[in-house]
Amino acid sequence: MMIVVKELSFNYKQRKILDNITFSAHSKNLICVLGPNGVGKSTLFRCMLGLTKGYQGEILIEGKNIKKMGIAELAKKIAYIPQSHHPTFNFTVLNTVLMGRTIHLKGVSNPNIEDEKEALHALDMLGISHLRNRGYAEISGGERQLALIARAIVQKAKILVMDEPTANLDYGNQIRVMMHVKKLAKEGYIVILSTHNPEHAFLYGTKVLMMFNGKIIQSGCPKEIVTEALLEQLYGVHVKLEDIKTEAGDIRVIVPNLMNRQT
Ligand SMILES: Nc1ncnc2c1ncn2[C@@H]1O[C@H](COP(=O)(O)OP(=O)(O)OP(=O)(O)O)[C@@H](O)[C@H]1O
Repeated sequence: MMIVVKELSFNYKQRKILDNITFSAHSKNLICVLGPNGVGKSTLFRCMLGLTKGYQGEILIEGKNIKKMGIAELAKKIAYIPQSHHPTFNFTVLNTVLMGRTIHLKGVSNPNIEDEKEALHALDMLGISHLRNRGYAEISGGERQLALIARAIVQKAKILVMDEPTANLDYGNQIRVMMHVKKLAKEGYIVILSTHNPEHAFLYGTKVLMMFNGKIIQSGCPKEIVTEALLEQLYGVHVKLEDIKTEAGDIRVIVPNLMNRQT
């Protein structure tokens, strides 16, 4: 599986939002998209998901332009995982996950036993099968995020796009969700996510895209690309990068300079 974004530019009215974005992602890549508020991360994702169409450039999945794909064909290749939100309807967790099967159903038929098996398997993969009969509105934000990931898994898309998957989650759930996401990438998915925590790139990313003023100003291996100077350029604060020795190897952390007036 491979997705290529080629010379993508997009304007809202006269305002340039995305400016000549080019990158590619392969199976097992976990790409962290970093950049300050309003830089165009969600707009980039909307283009990749076929929701925003008036862009210049091309988005190719396995060599095929997504503009030539129907909704169901595209949804079988790329899935969007929103931030966990408080839902309007209190469907069970299992039924929420089954909604990911919609594009695979024939006509107006209901999900069958095979669809249910897929959904239970996805819940199991994410360690939340015990929640299957609970109301989706009655589980925690972290559990909801995992259920939304399960919904994308049963959609059978191998490219997962996540807009700030850890926003609204407590510290423990942030780590739990990200560990599951990392595992999915290891299993062969392409995961492309935006995050406001640049440490996520060091902890979980195989690749980082750093966006500024609608452009990708740097991309590549997080430890090689994410520098103190670039973080200062993106976020306007002074930070220090430190390597900490752990049993899992050296982990790079970001320490803000609290003596700095900008911080
Ligand atoms: N429907 C719209 N009409 C006009 N401008 C828009 C619209 N949606 C977004 N924008 C503008 O496009 C720019 C990029 O927005 P986008 O949501 O892609 O940024 P982002 O990087 O995802 O931001 P954040 O990190 O705050 O979520 C912003 O300046 C925003 O105001």
